Amino acid sequence: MRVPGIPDEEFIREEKIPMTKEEIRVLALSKSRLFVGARFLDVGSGTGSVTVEAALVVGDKGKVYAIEKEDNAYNLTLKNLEKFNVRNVEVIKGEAPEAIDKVNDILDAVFIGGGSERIKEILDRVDKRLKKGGRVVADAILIETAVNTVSAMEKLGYKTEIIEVIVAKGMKTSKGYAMISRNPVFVIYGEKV
Ligand SMILES: C[S@@+](CC[C@H](N)C(=O)[O-])C[C@H]1O[C@@H](n2cnc3c(N)ncnc32)[C@H](O)[C@@H]1O
Repeated sequence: MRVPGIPDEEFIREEKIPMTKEEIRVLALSKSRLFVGARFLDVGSGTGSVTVEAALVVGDKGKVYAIEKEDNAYNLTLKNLEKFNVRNVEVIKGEAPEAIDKVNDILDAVFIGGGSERIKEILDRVDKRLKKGGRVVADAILIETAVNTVSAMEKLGYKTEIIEVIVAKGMKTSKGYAMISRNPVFVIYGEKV
């Protein structure tokens, strides 16, 4: 098992495909309560950074499903899986919530990094595959997305929490480290009770 925290620079990236940043991945995957052997779904895999980190945590006895609707992001996810030599992942090309029906498994945890416009439908569909005690973690930039996500989780009866994460990363200058702020991100998590 490898604990999450691969530096962003180690992933193959494309300018137009946004990535869930390292510190948010660490937090989101920790709040997912992943374990060796777990079944995990990443909705909106983008670069594949969350998918790769989750796959390394769950190991060969576990399984990760990744759903991505855009061709270029789907291909980038595949490239990063190849780069990190990750084999326990099934990448599904399609749009959530419909593509979630292609996941033929019972899940321990889900990360939602894309699909905010249809978050309620996505959560309803995820709920059908999530184990009791399983967790859903979502990140959001917009206040509206965060509110919609937390209220949809509450409607499902989940035990829910929301945090806002503000990270500043040190940049080395000739005089010392200057802290450069990153955009604040909401992280919402819910546990199926
Ligand atoms: C913010 S990026 C996710 C970043 C990703 N977690 C990473 O670390 O690279 C959102 C991604 O979700 C995808 N997406 C958005 N809505 C989606 C949907 N309904 N179904 C599947 N993918 C979706 C987008 O194409 C985009 O690649």
